Parts: sequence; structure tokens; C-alpha cells
Amino acid sequence: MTEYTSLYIDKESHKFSAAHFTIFSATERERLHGHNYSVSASFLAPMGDNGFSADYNVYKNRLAQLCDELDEYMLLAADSPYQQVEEDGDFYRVHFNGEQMLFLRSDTLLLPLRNATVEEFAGYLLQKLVALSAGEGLRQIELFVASGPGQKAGAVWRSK
Ligand SMILES: Nc1nc2c(c(=O)[nH]1)N=C([C@H](O)[C@H](O)COP(=O)(O)OP(=O)(O)OP(=O)(O)O)CN2
Repeated sequence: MTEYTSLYIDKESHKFSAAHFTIFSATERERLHGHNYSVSASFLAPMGDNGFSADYNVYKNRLAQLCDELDEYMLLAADSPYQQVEEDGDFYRVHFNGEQMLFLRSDTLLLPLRNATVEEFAGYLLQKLVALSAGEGLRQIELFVASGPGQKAGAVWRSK
């Protein structure tokens, strides 16, 4: 039977600062604001004969890379059922409940998400982490995104 060990990466440096607003319904959304988001993850990896499972520095570097990709952007959900986003020259024009908002495209990431929430960010980053970690024998990865101390959401991937 394969022995598995869990590795936890929860570093203060794994964070990104971003602007967003959560959409609650067709008519309710938050005002634009920002967070210092933190990203952490756990990995279920096969234990090797010499008491070593997998180099956690590899996963630290991947998490840092994923955080960098989102750092200092306005994060917009492309797949919201309640808002429409169109390109308008240098801007994204966002339509929500009769309002229009303009965001500089160079400052904005239009992400394939239904909402700009910690649960959607966690799923998005997890997908990327799984792709980067393919073929490494991992059994499970759980990734968490926190919008502040004590409030976070996670997404889980399990190997088939
Ligand atoms: N399920 C979710 N609920 C909420 C999310 C989310 O991403 N997923 N996000 C928000 C807000 O955007 C915000 O991130 C949290 O707001 P709030 O907790 O009110 O404010 P603070 O982060 O400043 O926390 P304090 O406890 O007030 O310090 C809301 N819900």
C-alpha cells in the first residue's frame, strides 16, 4: 500500500493585491475595493523510501508565480450571469444592472470566472497549479484563497 504524506505551504509571501467587487444578485454588488489576498495549499504526495515525499520548494515557487500573475490588477469575472463585459478601445466596458463601468484593459484581468470571489479565485488558481504539477504522482491538492485573516475558501483536486 502506498504511504502518503501531506505537505502544507502557507507562506506570508504568497499573496496578491487586487481590486474587485463581488456580485450578489442581478441587482446587488459591492463597491469597487481591494484586498491583500493570501494563497495557501496542501498536497498529498507519495512518501518515498528515504522519508522524503516531494520538494516543497517546487510548490512554493509555483504558488509565488501564480500570485504574481494576479498581483496589482483589477480582477473582472468574464462569466457572470449578471454582468456583461465588452472591449471598448483601451477599456473594458462593464454593464451591470443598468450601470456602466470603464476599466483600463492594461490594469485589468478578465478571468474565466462567474464572480470575483475567493471561491472562484481558488478554483482558478487550483486548475493552474494542477496543470503545472502534472505527472508528479500527487494524490490530492487543496488550494485556499483568503481575502483577509480568518476568511477564505478552498478548492480541491483529487487524482483519478
Ligand atoms: N462567499 C464569499 N462571500 C464573500 C466574499 C467572497 O469572496 N466569497 N467576498 C466578500 C467581500 O468582497 C469582502 O472580501 C469581504 O468583505 P467583508 O468581510 O465585509 O470585509 P473585510 O474583508 O474588511 O472583513 P472584516 O471582517 O470586516 O474586517 C464578501 N462576501
